[in-house]
Amino acid sequence: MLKLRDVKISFLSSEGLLAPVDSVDIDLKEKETFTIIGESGCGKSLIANSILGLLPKDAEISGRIYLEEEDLLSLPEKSLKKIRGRRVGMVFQNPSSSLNPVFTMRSQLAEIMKYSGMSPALQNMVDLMQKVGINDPLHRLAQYPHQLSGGLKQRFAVAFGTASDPDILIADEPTTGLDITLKMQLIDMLAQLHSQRSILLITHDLDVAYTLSDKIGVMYAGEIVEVAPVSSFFSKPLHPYSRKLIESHPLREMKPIPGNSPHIAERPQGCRFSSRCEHGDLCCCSTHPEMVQVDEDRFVRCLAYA
Ligand SMILES: Nc1ncnc2c1ncn2[C@@H]1O[C@H](COP(=O)(O)OP(=O)(O)OP(=O)(O)O)[C@@H](O)[C@H]1O
Ligand code: NI
Repeated sequence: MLKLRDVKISFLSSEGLLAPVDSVDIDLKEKETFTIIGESGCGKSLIANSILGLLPKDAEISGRIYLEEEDLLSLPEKSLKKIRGRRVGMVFQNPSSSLNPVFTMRSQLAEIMKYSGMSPALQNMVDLMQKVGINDPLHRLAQYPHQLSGGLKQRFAVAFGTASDPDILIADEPTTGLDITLKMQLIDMLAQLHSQRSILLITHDLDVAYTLSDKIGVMYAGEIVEVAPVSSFFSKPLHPYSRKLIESHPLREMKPIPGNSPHIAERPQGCRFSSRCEHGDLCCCSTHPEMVQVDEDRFVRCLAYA
């Protein structure tokens, strides 16, 4: 349904051309939830934003992003606009920054519905509010963003992303900043959406990933290092980084991963995780591992499996 092939995103900086996202391949199938997990700064949001052509202006992108047979990277802005919201919806990482402070929620939602080719009739809005669990919709629609709690803003963000009933939803950290009750409610809501459409979910919350995903893609320093179905991933993670990520969970050993991920300008020539990996040998520092298939639907980028 949605296929990313060899996607590379780079920026020109004083240190030269830096690529926070490097040769990323992702396959999102119909009615499947594919979740990207990984530390802050590994490139998750850049990937999410690249799909709908919403990268910063100074970003360069190469590779191919197929929606069905169409390569979105080769489409003019006019055609992308038709896809945005209608076929692919987006829930942005920071709802406050994507809401306009001077308009009521109703006028912002109306704008999005019109843009997506839907009638902004009040009843349609109220139905949508119900789907995302916003109580007292007439009151909430009349409010401005600053009058809403974080949880409500997050719900509105999901309402905006799903207003036109898109086939694909991209949700970037939809549960960040929510308390545990709201987080559980949002997870329930996403789980309901999940049965009807494909979701590309981005989170660094392993509980969210475990609950909602069909497949997990682990990112480290701009690369996907493991792809696996959710159950086999959590029962038997293959990449040393995945194992450490799971061990760092509070309900497991709560062991933080020692060290930091390498700065973009100082990535090692070999495996990018080599400096933090206790299993690495000399080869790991000099040979960059390719993604290898180790089982029908399991892929890992580690020389131990090459
Ligand atoms: N406009 C930009 N100019 C230059 N570099 C950028 C720009 N935007 C992002 N980057 C670089 O890309 C890296 C990845 O950013 P991205 O927002 O995709 O990370 P992330 O994985 O979503 O992190 P988080 O979990 O904190 O949201 C950042 O560490 C930053 O160095
Ligand atoms: Ni992000």
